[in-house]
This record gives sequence, structure tokens and C-alpha cells, in this order.
Amino acid sequence: MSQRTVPADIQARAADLRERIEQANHQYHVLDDPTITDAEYDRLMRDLESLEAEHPELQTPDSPTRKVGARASGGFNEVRHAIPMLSLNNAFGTEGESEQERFREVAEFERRIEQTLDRREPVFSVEPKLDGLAISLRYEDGVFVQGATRGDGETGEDVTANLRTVRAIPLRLRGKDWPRVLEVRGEVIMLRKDFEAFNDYARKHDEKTLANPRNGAAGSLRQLDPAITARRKLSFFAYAVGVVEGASLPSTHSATLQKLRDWGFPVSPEVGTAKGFKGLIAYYHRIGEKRDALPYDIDGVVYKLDDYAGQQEMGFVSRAPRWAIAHKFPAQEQTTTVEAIEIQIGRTGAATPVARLAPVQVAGVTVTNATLHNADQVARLDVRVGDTVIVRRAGDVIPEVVRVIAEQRPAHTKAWHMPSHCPVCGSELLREEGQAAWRCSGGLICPAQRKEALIHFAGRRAMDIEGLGERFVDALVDFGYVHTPADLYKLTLDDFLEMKRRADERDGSTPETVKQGKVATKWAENLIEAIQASKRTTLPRFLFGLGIMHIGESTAKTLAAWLGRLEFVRTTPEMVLRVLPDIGGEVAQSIDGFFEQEGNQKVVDALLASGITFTDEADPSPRLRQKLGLDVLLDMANVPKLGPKSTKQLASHFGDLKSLQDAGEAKWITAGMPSAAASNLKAFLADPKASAPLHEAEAAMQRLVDAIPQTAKAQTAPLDGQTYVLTGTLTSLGRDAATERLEALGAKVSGSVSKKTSVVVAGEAAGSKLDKAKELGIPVWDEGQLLALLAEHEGGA
Ligand SMILES: NC(=O)c1ccc[n+]([C@@H]2O[C@H](COP(=O)([O-])OP(=O)(O)OC[C@H]3O[C@@H](n4cnc5c(N)ncnc54)[C@H](O)[C@@H]3O)[C@@H](O)[C@H]2O)c1
Ligand SMILES: [Zn+2]
Repeated sequence: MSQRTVPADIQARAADLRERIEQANHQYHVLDDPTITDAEYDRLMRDLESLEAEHPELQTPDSPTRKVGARASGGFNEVRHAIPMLSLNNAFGTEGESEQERFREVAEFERRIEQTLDRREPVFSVEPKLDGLAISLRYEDGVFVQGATRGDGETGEDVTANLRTVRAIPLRLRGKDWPRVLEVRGEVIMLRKDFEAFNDYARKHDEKTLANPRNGAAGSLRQLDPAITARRKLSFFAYAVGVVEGASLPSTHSATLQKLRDWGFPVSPEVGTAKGFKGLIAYYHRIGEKRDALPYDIDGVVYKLDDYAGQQEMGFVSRAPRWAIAHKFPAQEQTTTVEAIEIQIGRTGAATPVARLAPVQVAGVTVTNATLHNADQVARLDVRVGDTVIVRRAGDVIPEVVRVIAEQRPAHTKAWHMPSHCPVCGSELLREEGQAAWRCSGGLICPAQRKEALIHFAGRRAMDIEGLGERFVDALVDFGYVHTPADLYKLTLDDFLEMKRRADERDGSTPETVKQGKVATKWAENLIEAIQASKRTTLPRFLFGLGIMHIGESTAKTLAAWLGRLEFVRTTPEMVLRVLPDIGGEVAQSIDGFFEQEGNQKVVDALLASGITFTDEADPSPRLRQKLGLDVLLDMANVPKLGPKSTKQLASHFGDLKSLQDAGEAKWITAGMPSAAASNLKAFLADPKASAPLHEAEAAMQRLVDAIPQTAKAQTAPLDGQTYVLTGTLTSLGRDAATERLEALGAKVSGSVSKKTSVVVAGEAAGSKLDKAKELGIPVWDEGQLLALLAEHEGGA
């Protein structure tokens, strides 16, 4: 056999390439789950092609170099294509001086057509090469009857039901002059924005993400349940026709595309015509520059000889026409290795894991970092330092790691975990329940969050410093005038004028001070006045302004209402904070953690030293007495077998921890405690590590109770346990004031109506909440009724 003339190692290489290509084809075309990048696939294919060219004896009719796609077996009916759906030959750029050299393959393609047809500078249809899935749509008497995938070019899959859910595909043709039978070919794609939206959702809900839009399109179209296809937004562009019966088409491809537009098919607006090699390359550059801004992924452009007579004459090779070629762009996905996984802290404190990569060219740009989005995504992909990964860069989206190539993982890698502390400021990283994102808790002291923290601090609902907007905060921080909110109170008129001058200079605008002389200092005087005025504030505003994680306005109010003074908010340990209403473990931990941080303590001290005073500081609420005590402490201890009944008994017998401990096990049992629980409690108290927080909590409780004036009765607030919902415009009171006053009386104010709502107060133009209230039979009041309630109780408080 002639094969014997080919050296064994070459034969082995060809066999190896074929196997790898077949495997990749199966992954890509049948499973919609590629394991190598297109760039790598193209390299394998090129290697095989050149081996086969050098050793023609190696060529076999079933070589992947001669085949189109793959025959799928996905549970769909088969559709035979009367006219085969072919592939395209590819042209890649190479190194070279002139464009003729760099685009040698395109030049050869064009020259060959010139020579064969004996025509100078033929006209081509030039089109973006959409990166999706080729399909064929059959229309009979103007009605869509069948749609199929390309498959192996001869036989595809019947995906009619799924295609009917793609909006861009007309179910009925427009106009009248269409052929009785018309087959339209084109690409089903997923727009980048739909792809991003799909993945955003998946990452938030801890579901599998799509690797890229082409995968999204192919995977979605080949779902057995059309409802799933309908939910994934797919788009379509037409670029060719197949079978045509009962009418003749124009004589050129470009005129046919115009007809398709008239009949209601979307054709890419980037499609045009060009003359000769120069025209082709000009188009390539033009679309290349536009590539990032296009709403969809393209992996190149396609040049097609425009007139059908010429196409006929050029004919076909095994798997592709000779009258067309795909000119590829640099690939949007490449493989590289992960050198480190680091954390980046955003303006709002969000911690994003970022992969540091061995530098790699992706879509024409050197990429050294890629986002991993969030900790869940790292876990889902199981990205590790040392891994070989596929990186994708498309459009203006930041490059991202889309998958790990598991087979190439080196030995001894370790799974990655979110670090416990912020790399910028050292504060703890915390995660909100049910949220994918981790955040740095060092709001005030974290340089990464400085600007956002200042804007929050100065905000209307916090310290309310009018006029201190984003632009000034940017400048104050960038030029080093302000590091923490406390620095604001030290700023002088000269600081502001100087800062503004530099900001204007940086923005390239003419400084107003120069333009208008003295008058222009008024704004700075006003700002300083606003800063000084903000010193007289309320405790909830101040607490909210500190930007402690999880502390919204309402939690700030709860803290102030129960603990009374900043001093107590600062010193009450987590365990005790938890007994306050609506303050769960996470919130308590966050408050405690914040005030334990030395940097935060310094900032708060500096703020107080600058003269901040609270108009509403008060004694701790007398209601606290009921919430504190030995029974509550023992509850916190979580001693096994110690139920609420024994806790109560012990508390009433012994009063505090010390008396309890002094009394000893025997007396506890006499006091009614089960012996098993007693020995557990004994062990607990004997272990200083376990019981220390309890002692600390008891001391904090004592401080609070001591601060409650002896005369104050342990009264409950008049509206305790009631929930109000405010809706519409409250004209005489305003919603904020109404909320504040209701809460001061012990009521809860909620944003949504539920069965637990006591009353809905409806102002002007109240909307859906009113309907909901009626539906649930909840009393609806007007503003007058609310005012009457407030007057009744506020007088007596
Ligand atoms: N990563 C992998 O494992 C893997 C495996 C197999 C194939 N692939 C990718 O697929 C390519 C080969 O697949 P192929 O045979 O479909 O070839 P192709 O994608 O290079 O070219 C043919 C296809 O281009 C598409 N196309 C887009 N715009 C077009 C237009 N305006 N006019 C005509 N066609 C247009 C059609 O779907 C057509 O079928 C490879 O180069 C590689 O990029 C990747
Ligand atoms: Zn930080």
C-alpha cells in the first residue's frame, strides 16, 4: 500500500491529529460543550491540512479536513438538505511587510477567481462572520414550515418548534413576490447583552454559566423543550438561500440579500459589496475596528463572489465553495495559565476575585488579568492557581475566565477560598446572607472605598452636607485633602479654593476664581457652613453615616432608640446587641466588628473631637430591663439540655453569673435543674474560653441597666408590635417625618403590605399597595387619622 511510503511517525501524528479533531468536533457540534478554543482547533486543523498536503497518501475520504461539522444525535428528527450546507475555507493573517504578504491567503483566493473567470477586480459581497449556529429555514407559499440545523452538511436536525420561538425569524413572509418554495439560510446567534444578562442571572442564582454566546445559541436551539429556547433570547441573521422553486432570484448574491430584507428577514447592516483584493482588505479593517462595538460576536468576515454565474463557474472543493472564504480575526478566546488569584476591592467594597494570567493575546489585545466575578463562580469553575484556563475578551466587557482545562491541571493544586481580610485595608471581608458578593467591612478606613464612604457620609439621609457632591469628593480625595470623614471638619476656605483650582485645571475648565474674582468664593463659604452645620446631628443619622455594613437607616434608629448613647452602641458586645429587635447575628457581628477595628475607633474619636454632637442622645430604653438578665445570658450560652424552663428558674434563684457559679451544681439541682443539664452547665462555666463572652455580655448588660434612670418604668411603647405601611404622598407630614414619629412610638414602618400589616396610611396618588390592603382586608387610613394617632400618643409619652 502507498501508505508505507509515509514515515511511521508522520502517520502517527496524522492519526493523533484526526482523533483530537474528531473529539473536538463531537464536543463542539454534538454536545455544544467545547473543551478547546477555536484558535486551538484551527491550529490542529491547519497542521493536519499541511500534513495531508505534504503526504497526499495520507488523505482519506473520511478525514476531518473533508467533512462538515458532525452528524448530531440529539433526539430530533433528521432533515436531509436537498442542497448541502457547506463550510467555508479559512484565511488567517500572517506576519509580513505588505498587505499582500500579511493577507497572502486572501490574495491567493482573489487572484484565483480573477484568473479562472478572467476578470479584473471582481465584485464581492462582504459580510460579518457571525459566531453562532447555521440553520436553514423552509417556506412554502410564504409560510415557515420547517427549520433545521446544518448537522454534517447533508443531514441536520429538525428544530422547527424551537425556531418558531425566535422572534427575528418571520413565520410568514412579507410582500408578494416570493418563490413558492424558498429556503433561507443564516445564523442563529445570541446577542452579547442577552448573553451577559443570562450569565449575570446564573451567577446570582448559583447556576451554570454559558461559556460564550455561540455556545449559548447552539445549546439553546438544541433544547428538546421549546419553552427553554424561548426563555433564552436568540436572534437571527440571514445570509444565503438554498432551494428555490417557482420563481427566479436576482443574478447576484447582494441583490438576493436585499430581497430577503424585503420579505422580512433580518440581514446584518454591516453587509456590503467590495471590489478586488484592496476592497476586501479595506472591509476587513473597517469591521475589525468596529468589532468590539458590534452587539454580537463575530470571528471574522466572509467574502463571497457576488454574481451567481461566477460562483457556478468556480464550483466547490470537498467541504467548501471556491467562490467564498472566511477571513478570520484574532480569536476572542485563548488558553493561558493562572499565576495567582487576587482580590480587587471596588468603590462600594465589593470584593471581586481576579485571575492574574500569563500574558496572552486575546482578540488583538494583551491580557494579563481576567475577572472571576465572585467566589461562587470560582468554586463553580474550580479555578486554581497553576491551572490552564480559557480566557474570553469580547467587546468592551472585561476579560473573563470561562473554564478550566481539567486535563492540564498540575499536581498539588489547592482549591481557592475567599481570604478573610481585605487586601487593601485589612478589615474583615463579610458576606450578606443569600448574596454572591463579599464585601470589605472597613468602609471608613478602606482606601478603596474612601470616595463612596464620604459621599455616603455627606448624604442627605446621613450627615446631610449640602453641596458636597461627587466631583468635590473625587477632588478632595485625589488631591489628598481628605482621608476620612473626620478630615472634612478641618478644611479651610483656602483648602477648598486650592482644591477647586486643581480640579478645574485637571478637567481643563477655566477656574471660576479667575473668571469672576471675589464672588466665586461664596460656594466655598457655603460649603464650610454646611459642614459646620452638620455637626449638630442625631445619633441615627451619625450611625447610618458611618456606613457600617448592614446598618441601614432603620437599624440605626433601633440602635439609638434602645441604647440611647453612642458610647453604648460602641461598647455593647455582639451577644447583647442580638437581643435588640430586628438585629440578627449578622448585623450584630458587623456592628461589633466595626467598633472593634482600631482604624474605625480613631475615625469616630476624631469625629467626636471635631465637635459633633447629638441632639437626641438619651438614656438606654427602660424596656431593655426586660430583655437583659441571667435568663437571657443562659439562653445565649446554648448549654445542651438546658431548656427555657430551667433557665428561668435559675435566673430567679441566683440573679447573676457569680451567684450562680458560687452556688454550685447541687444547689442548681435543688432549684429544679435536671442533673444532665447541670453537669453540662458546670463544664461550660469551668471552661474560661467558652464562658468568657458570657461574662463580658453580663458586664455590658449591667452597664446598660445601671444607666437606666431608677425612676423610669419598664413601660412598653404605645405602638409596640404594630406595623404601618405608608403609601402615596403625605402632604402635611412627609413620609420621612411620619416614619420617624411612628417609630418613636414603637411601631414598625414597612415598605410592603402583608397579612402582618396593622394599618395602611394612604396619601395622595396611592397605588398598588392600596389595592393589596383592600384585598387583605387591612384598615386604610388617611393622613388625618394618622395625625390624630400621633397627637394622642405623643402628648402622653
Ligand atoms: N473549539 C472547538 O472545539 C471547535 C470544534 C469544531 C469547530 N470549531 C469552530 O468551528 C469552525 C469550523 O466550523 P465550520 O465548519 O462551521 O466553519 P466556520 O465556522 O469556519 O465557517 C462556516 C460557517 O460560518 C457561519 N457563517 C457566519 N456568517 C456567515 C456568513 N455571512 N456567510 C456564510 N456563513 C457564515 C455559518 O454557520 C457557516 O456554517 C472552526 O474554525 C472553529 O472556529 C471549534
Ligand atoms: Zn478594605
